[in-house]
Amino acid sequence: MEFIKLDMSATVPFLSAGAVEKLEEKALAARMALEDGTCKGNDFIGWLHLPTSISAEFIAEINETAKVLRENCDTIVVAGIGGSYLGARAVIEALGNSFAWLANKGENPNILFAGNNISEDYLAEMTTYLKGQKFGVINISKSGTTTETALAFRLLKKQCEEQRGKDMARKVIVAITDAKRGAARTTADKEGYKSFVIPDNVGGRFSVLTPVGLLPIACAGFDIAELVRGAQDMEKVTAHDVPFAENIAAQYAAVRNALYQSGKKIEILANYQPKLHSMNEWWKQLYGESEGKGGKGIFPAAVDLTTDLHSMGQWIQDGERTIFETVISVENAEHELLFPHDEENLDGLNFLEGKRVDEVNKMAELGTRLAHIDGGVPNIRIIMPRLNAYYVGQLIYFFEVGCGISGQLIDVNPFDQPGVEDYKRNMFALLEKPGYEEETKAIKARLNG
Ligand SMILES: O=P(O)(O)OC[C@H]1O[C@](O)(CO)[C@@H](O)[C@@H]1O
Repeated sequence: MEFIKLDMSATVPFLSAGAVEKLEEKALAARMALEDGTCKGNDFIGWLHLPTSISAEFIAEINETAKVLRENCDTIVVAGIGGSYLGARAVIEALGNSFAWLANKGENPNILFAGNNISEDYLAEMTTYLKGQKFGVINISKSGTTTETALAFRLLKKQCEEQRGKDMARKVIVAITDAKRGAARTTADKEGYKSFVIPDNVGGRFSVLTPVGLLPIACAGFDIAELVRGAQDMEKVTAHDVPFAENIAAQYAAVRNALYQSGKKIEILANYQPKLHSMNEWWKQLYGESEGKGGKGIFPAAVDLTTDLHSMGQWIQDGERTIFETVISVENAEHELLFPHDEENLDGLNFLEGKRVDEVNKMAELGTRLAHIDGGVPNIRIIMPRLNAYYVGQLIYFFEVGCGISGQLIDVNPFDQPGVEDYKRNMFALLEKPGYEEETKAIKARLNG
């Protein structure tokens, strides 16, 4: 069994002696507080033992539901926002063929995402596209009341029923929501949709290994048992009784906090595989919503490399020295493509002839790492043997535990998100939602000076 590895050696020159060691005890205590449920936000730590609690029967039930959707749909729209879509998107893109949506030969349905914005153009273009499609919908919302998702679902439900008939719509609409509360639950029960429950004690951004992520991933044709197996194995090697020297989640939490305390306020997650773009987005929510509160928190930023070396590279190399970089480094490519010979050699690249493209990518990665270190950017490497379901499962769980520990080191409750309510309050007041009369009056007065 191989594991993803953590290389923190290129943070050492940037930290005072013993800075990480000083946090070792605290990181292990934070890991223990997750275990014994004494941490802040302890009513939301159901994700901690989630992987090892997933049974073969549960995976079979998800695969069975996915089969119904796959057999009856050429397109599946996943309606959800934040933790109710980012994890599924991250895994589907990481494991998929970058051009599957263009070359689709009908083996797998196309997976589209909605309910993550309120753009009229986006929704109009999507509903127009869906007119020709045998589509189904997975409606995902823990609260069951999120405006973006509810709005998209109302449109999609109506279109699906009109296009495919009520009976078929009932077959190809699935709800993933709270067991009892919220409009998504009420609708699912009333219409008789197949539904899955998001456990009360698992917050949205930690929910990718619940049906929230597993069902869309299975619908896309990927092996969720392997994904879960990877997470289960990572659960074991990041457990509360694993010593610091072997516990990469505790190490990651400690080193990023040591860097934060030394003035590095921004963490840039970088990848050298465009397929990991949405993994960056998932990670940004995980760490941003968990740690950014009370005037504190490492700002999670992300880049795709080498792409963004030609846009953000200058800043990273030479801008304000308040950043550190965490690179997801994939050791082995899934395909083999050799650099071809060119008789004329007009581009002068014959010196690369016969080399694998991945070797060139690796040299770009190493060269960039050294340049950034020379430029004053501490570097953490997360090394994945390959980009497959098993290691993606490991990566997800590694980041989740790292986050649960790290938030405690920053001394915030990593499992709430009170700040996201403020925009909603203003939006509802501006839209004159019933029940918001006072807020509407106040916001209008404010806008009218
Ligand atoms: O699943 P829900 O309840 O629709 O919430 C979606 C997202 O919105 C938030 O609650 C923030 O408003 C996130 O924490 C969550 O992932």
